[in-house]
Amino acid sequence: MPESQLIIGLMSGTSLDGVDGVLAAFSSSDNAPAHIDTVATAYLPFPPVLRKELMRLQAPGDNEIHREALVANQLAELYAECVDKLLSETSVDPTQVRAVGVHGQTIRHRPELGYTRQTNNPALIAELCGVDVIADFRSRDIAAGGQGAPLVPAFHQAVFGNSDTVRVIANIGGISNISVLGCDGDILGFDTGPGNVLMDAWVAEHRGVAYDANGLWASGGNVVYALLADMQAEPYLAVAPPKSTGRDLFHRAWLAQKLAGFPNLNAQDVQATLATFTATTLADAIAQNARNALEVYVCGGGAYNAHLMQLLQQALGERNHPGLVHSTDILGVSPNHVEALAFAWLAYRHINREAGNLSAVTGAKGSRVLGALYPK
Ligand SMILES: Nc1ncnc2c1ncn2[C@@H]1O[C@H](COP(=O)(O)OP(=O)(O)OP(=O)(O)O)[C@@H](O)[C@H]1O
Ligand SMILES: CC(=O)N[C@H]1[C@@H]2OC[C@@H](O2)[C@@H](O)[C@@H]1O[C@H](C)C(=O)O
Repeated sequence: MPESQLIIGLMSGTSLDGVDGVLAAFSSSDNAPAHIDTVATAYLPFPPVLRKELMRLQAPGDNEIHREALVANQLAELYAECVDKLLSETSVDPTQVRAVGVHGQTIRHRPELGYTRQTNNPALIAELCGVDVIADFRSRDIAAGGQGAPLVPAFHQAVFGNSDTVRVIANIGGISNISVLGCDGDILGFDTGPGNVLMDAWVAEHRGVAYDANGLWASGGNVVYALLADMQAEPYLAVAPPKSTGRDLFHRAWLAQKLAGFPNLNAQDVQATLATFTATTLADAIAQNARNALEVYVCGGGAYNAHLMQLLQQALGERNHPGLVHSTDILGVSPNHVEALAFAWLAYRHINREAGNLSAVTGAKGSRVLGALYPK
């Protein structure tokens, strides 16, 4: 009889939209890789005041330590609420949950300086929920000389890997990252550049909405090719992996700098250009690193942007790449749940004292058990 463990994964990513949670059952027998079942999912949007404060903390400002500590407590309360929701909807008692794996909220990511910060208060989550909490998954990889990101490629391999065909998993969240899963178990992965972060900022400014639903606004604009070329000249894009990025680089001021050379542009045309920028950076990364991948599976919120998915397919075609673009839905995991499930999986690895990083991806000196435990 395989032994089953219930683990919760919580992710709040660079889009700063809210918290995704999954309650997952991990069963394993005879040293076989764990089988994972999603038992329940939950999503809690950030209250506007919290989102605003998190946004403020993305850049240097006054009294940051104090503000960060207060935000960490508010976040922990929201994470605990997400745990409660998952448990009450499934009538599961906290004593039945082996652990909560929680990413926290990235407010700085500077691996080149030896640090990354995911603000959080895991001690408070443990106190509020009465469950073991595992947090701070990135620091150990950075301590070992790695980028601390992306961490999901090992999880992608565990759930989406296939020995018959090379697969690409492309996450389009705030930032985009790819995992190239070879048939022989070889894995490559890195952050390709912005996902939705710049498009979200621009549409919020000009249309007052959180995101361009289905890419409808972008699809009605005209791409400004000279602006696109300036964006594509961003040095990060030409850096060889291992590499990772975030709002530290791709922020509103980055966009302002690119736009400075193009006064009086139509706002909708800028949105069209940003959508094409996201699609082409992903397509370039796939064409250069996964030449023979026939299958490209997209997860993250960008998978719900039909226009962006179409642009990605088109950009692959323009690069003579054979890949067909699908959503991870057809592999049985909803695009919205992949990252939260990954943090449940990373917690499972921690519990079993198994490595969570892939040094071939992050550039760390070796495999490391990731995360810190806050016992209940
Ligand atoms: N229907 C939709 N149409 C267009 N865009 C959408 C749609 N649904 C979600 N999105 C986009 O997806 C984003 C959220 O994606 P997701 O939750 O994957 O990001 P994240 O987890 O914060 O990011 P990261 O992977 O960088 O940590 C939204 O901000 C929005 O831009
Ligand atoms: C520092 C940080 O929070 N990085 C995130 C971000 O969001 C997407 C991309 O950039 C990825 O590198 C990473 O998240 C996923 C979960 C990862 O580590 O694989």
